[in-house]
Amino acid sequence: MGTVLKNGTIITAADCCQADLRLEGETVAAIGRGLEQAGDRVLNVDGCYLLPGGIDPHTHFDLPAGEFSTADDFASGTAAAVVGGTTTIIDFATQNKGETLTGALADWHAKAAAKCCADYGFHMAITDWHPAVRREMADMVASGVTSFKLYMAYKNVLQADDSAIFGALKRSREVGALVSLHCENGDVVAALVQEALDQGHTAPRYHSLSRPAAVEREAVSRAVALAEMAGAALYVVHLSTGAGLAEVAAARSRGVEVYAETCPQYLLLDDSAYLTEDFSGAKYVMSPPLRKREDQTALWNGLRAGTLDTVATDHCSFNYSGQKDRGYYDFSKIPNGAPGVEHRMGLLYTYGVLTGRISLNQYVALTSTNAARLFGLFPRKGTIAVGSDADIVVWDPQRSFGITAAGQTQRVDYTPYEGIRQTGAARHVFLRGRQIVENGKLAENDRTGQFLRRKPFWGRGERICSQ
Ligand SMILES: NC(=O)NCCC(=O)O
Ligand SMILES: [Zn+2]
Ligand SMILES: [Zn+2]
Repeated sequence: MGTVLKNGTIITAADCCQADLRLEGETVAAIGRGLEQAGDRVLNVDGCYLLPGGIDPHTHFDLPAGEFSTADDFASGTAAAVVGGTTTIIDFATQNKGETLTGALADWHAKAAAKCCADYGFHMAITDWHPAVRREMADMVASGVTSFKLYMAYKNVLQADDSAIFGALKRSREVGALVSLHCENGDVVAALVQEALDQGHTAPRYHSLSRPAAVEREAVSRAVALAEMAGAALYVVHLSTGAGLAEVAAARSRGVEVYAETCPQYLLLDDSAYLTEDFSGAKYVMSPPLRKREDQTALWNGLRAGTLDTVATDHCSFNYSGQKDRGYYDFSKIPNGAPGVEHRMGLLYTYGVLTGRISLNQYVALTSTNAARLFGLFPRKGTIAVGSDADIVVWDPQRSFGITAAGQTQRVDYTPYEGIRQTGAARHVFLRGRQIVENGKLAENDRTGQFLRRKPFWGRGERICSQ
């Protein structure tokens, strides 16, 4: 017994075709016409697109931040993801200082097990580099964790120095992994934060002012140079500036294997959000901060040109009340991050596809296929093909609504996109053949998301073809 999705338009990164889909068990069984078999459930999806389930390769669920953790855990975060059309997330397991990578991975498995509505994988964030960690990188890859992240920012907390980054990049080549970097010069940020506080500046806008665009540009340039010297590939997370993007483009033209991600907040919101008299700018305190309109234009151009490979969210939610307000008297104590996993697919569709900035095929590439290729999930995930996981989003291009905190599934008391209109939304969502969203509503208590052991990354041989 299977499910036939009839009369939809299938969109992949490469194609667009009108055909039916038959899902059987956990995979796509057939694509074509006249696919029904006795006992099949037939769903008419006339007027809808059939998209491969979205992949958000950058979330932080259940992330500890001092005396509390992020507002969303794996249960609420993945519920929000699937409602928005994202069926796979890759979260950051994070090593504490003095901890092994194996220990950190076990912690993150415990946080996620039996709670997830979406399938999930982990990157491993290295915060304490030493020879044993170098050895353990191979164990991570053997456990299906085939990507690592190091932070060039968050001095004295998460920040890695250049020798650690260089060491991890070199090791990534040996073990078959991709290293991603948070590119901000943490030393300069720390100095500028201190300078602001010394002058008595405590408001949220000083978060943004202490992280000028050059902080990102310098770090991207250094990251690229380190990757070049290590002979390794590199993935730049949450790129926010035109200047940073220019560094990526220049590196690529020199032949460096560098990939880059941006997020909806950097495409759609700008630093005027910090200019409020009240404390509400804290809702947008994230690192890197929101930028200028010119940066948005550059990033959209980068998406269209293929210089940017993925659109992730960096979903890292803190309630405005009770969490963000810990920094009411000192912007440097505002927990960094913002929610977004629920709205990524809708925002990129509305402001990317419907405005003509990117094609439907590019939309699929940026929200699903490229992440699947880079992070060892393709072709199981990231496309619609016979034998691929039946992670299918029935996308209704007509549904339109204003995004509100009150109407969201994310378990956080605000959204940075309050009042912004979304046109196009997930009507039905299938995860490995099971319907988990029906008419926009989450199937209650369906927590069948599985851990994904991802394939190693060997670089250019598997290079994505951006559209
Ligand atoms: N982005 C942010 O402000 N918080 C989450 C951690 C990170 O990715 O830097
Ligand atoms: Zn980061
Ligand atoms: Zn992040």
